[in-house]
Amino acid sequence: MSEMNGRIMVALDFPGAVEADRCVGILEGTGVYVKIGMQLYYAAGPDYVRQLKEKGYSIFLDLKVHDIPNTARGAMQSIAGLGIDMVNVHAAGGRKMMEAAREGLEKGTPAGGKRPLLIGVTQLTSTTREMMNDELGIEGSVEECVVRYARLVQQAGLDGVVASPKEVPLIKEACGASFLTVTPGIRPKGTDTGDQHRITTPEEAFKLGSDFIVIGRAITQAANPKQALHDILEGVKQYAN
Ligand SMILES: O=c1ccn([C@@H]2O[C@H](COP(=O)(O)O)[C@@H](O)[C@H]2O)c(=O)[nH]1
Repeated sequence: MSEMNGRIMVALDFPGAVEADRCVGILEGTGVYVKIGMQLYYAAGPDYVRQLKEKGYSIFLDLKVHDIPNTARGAMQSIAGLGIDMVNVHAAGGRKMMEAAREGLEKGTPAGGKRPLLIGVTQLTSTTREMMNDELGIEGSVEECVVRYARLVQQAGLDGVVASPKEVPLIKEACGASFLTVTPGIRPKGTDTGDQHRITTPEEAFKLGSDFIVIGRAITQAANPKQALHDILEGVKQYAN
């Protein structure tokens, strides 16, 4: 098994545990990370997270917390008790919210346990410059905004950011090589772009320096998900250290 497998996060975007379990069946023994987002978490809840943890999976709980500092702190304290490995907040919630989230995570981590990695979402990979400027009223390029948010995330003491792989070189330049980059918006050649805009292939993402890549539909909605996963794992092997 390549060490790269642990840097691939498969997004289990399913309506419930039964559907998710079918996919988990093909991940067994591959060493990939799993990502549980809002759709599955709101349907299957913390029990499903614990089940996957018991099966030995590393879990990124992608709930993108964005609230007042006190609520973000409490949410993270509860989440820490699930024993997950990574969780995130929206950087747009601001520095105080992110600091509170980190404090909550630290407080909720059982004594002697390891605090889950805390990651800040910069601009969603479905966002374009036009949307950002015209709808959200944020001026400048997406890259400028992503780097500004990444610096803020780092100042708040978080471990890294979610961004497009295209922005990884700029983030690493601004925040240093050890500041983590978790990158969705991954589309192997020939797969549908769907609602994503700032995309690369899995190979390009690692070439650009991504620490983790997040892949959902290119695997989960493929005609043959097992083969799709196999092809991706084979394609990125060359980036192992
Ligand atoms: O900016 C972001 C943040 C999170 N996501 C999540 O990643 C996966 C991507 O799924 P695909 O099917 O590969 O597009 C999905 O769960 C999103 O919620 C993101 O895409 N962009």
